[in-house]
Amino acid sequence: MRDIETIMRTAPVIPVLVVHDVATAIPMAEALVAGGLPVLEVTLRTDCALEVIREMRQVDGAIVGAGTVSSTADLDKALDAGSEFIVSPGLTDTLGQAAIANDVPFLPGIANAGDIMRGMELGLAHFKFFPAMANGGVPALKALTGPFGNARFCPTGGIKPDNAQDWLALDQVLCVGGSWIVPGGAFDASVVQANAEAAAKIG
Ligand SMILES: O=C(O)C(=O)C[C@H](O)[C@H](O)COP(=O)(O)O
Repeated sequence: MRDIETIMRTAPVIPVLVVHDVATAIPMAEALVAGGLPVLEVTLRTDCALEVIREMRQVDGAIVGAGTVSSTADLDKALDAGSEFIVSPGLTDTLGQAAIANDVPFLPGIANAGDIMRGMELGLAHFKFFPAMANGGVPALKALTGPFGNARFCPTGGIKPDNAQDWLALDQVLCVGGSWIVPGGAFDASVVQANAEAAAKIG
């Protein structure tokens, strides 16, 4: 199994996916992998998300994780569906301990110094800075990296093609997450692949 640092270093952008139609899962994953973004975060925001994870796992080259994992019940379901990594919007001791006990790469959301300290107490060093823009943007994360030089981050929330580079310029930022790669509305594989190709070149 890959560790979370390896997953974060695979591509500059992790597409955050909200998939409403299982039929689009395989062509969406294929378009993203072909575009150079193989690490896929499938949010548990839709009823079919677990089925989407199962489908996407069949795509060669895809590294498929679950996002919006906010309880141990979510974690169990996500692992059962074959998730290769877990992303949560925030960090609780209970969820952190369960992810560690399951030995699954885990990227919990943090928003402040106390969150990072709680994560470090659990032995974690890789975090999603969420919601990145609303939380103060690049200056806020830059300020947090001072006291926590060993922590590594994936900022997510409000990141777009025109500001992704600013985040990736920080040494402690290994990748960013964003939903812009797969726009809402009807799925169009050529649009998704073109967005992925552009995003894969950032950084
Ligand atoms: O669902 C989750 O688990 C989340 O944590 C939220 C997502 O990461 C953000 O909604 C992505 O942000 P945007 O790129 O601004 O759309």
